[in-house]
Amino acid sequence: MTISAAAGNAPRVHILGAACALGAPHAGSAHAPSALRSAQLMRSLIAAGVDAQWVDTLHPVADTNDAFDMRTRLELNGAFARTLAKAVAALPAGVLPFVLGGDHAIASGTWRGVGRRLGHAPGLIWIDAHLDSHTALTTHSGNIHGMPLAALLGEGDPALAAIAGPTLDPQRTCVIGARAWEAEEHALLQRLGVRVFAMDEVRARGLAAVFCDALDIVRAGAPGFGLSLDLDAIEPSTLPAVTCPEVGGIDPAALVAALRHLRACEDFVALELVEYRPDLDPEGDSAHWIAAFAAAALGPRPERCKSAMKRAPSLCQH
Ligand SMILES: NC(=[NH2+])NCCC[C@H](N)C(=O)O
Repeated sequence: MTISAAAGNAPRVHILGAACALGAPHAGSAHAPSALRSAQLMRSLIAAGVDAQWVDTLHPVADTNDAFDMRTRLELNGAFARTLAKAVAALPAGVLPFVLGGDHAIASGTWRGVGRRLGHAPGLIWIDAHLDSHTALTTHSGNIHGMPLAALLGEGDPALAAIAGPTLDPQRTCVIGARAWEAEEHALLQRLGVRVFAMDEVRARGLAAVFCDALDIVRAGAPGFGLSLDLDAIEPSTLPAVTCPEVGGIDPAALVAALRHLRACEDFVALELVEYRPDLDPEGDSAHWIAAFAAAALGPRPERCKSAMKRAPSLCQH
């Protein structure tokens, strides 16, 4: 389906569905791409003036992680991530990939693919209730969706960590909204020097100020950054349809406001959104927020921002 709005200078957004929940303890998020495609997401993107095309939806070879041992889980998730990385890398130059999971394990493919497009590692804002920075040796749950950030940073089993493409630079990587982690993954990010804006700090300073700092981190040093949004970062009383809800999350309206600043960033190169569970969203309330996040981030760049607003100054007045 190609959707063309009278989009003026809108970026051309290419949507890739990643219908894989092999990293999660529940298969529900595998159905997110098909549910969102037929829900209000595409209509909201049109209304926001986004020139978007749904390119493809990728499926894994297996559709359950039941009864697989760790080696098999790593190989199956790694195989899917490799396919996804290749698909992202193969999108035409100049388009903005929007990858819709699936669970967060898919990220180990998405951002290697984005790095292959750029020719170097992208900066990355990782919005999440969790740190997703375990390896197969430190995981408590055994779930691969608790590992992708470590893998992208080059840590852990090669099935996930050695997917073709540049390894993330910890100095240009940050996490926003974390409030539930195990000691080993926190220690790993500390050792690597990844900045974690935990939920306490978001509450104390406000999301806008934290987001501004995050932009400074990921935009330093090299051109090109992306954003990976795990929906469990949001307060679950307003966005409950996720696999691993954690109380005390980000206010979704504040997130919409922050994401709108991405429109002013010419170096914003890719968006990923993961962990939506349509089976937990009978009224479509969570899907409504997803559409609002996507439209906020991907809407047309304001004319006045063409070159002058490299720093999104309205966000950075703290
Ligand atoms: N993508 C996610 N929802 N990750 C949750 C991870 C939770 C926990 N730290 C684990 O490793 O199992």
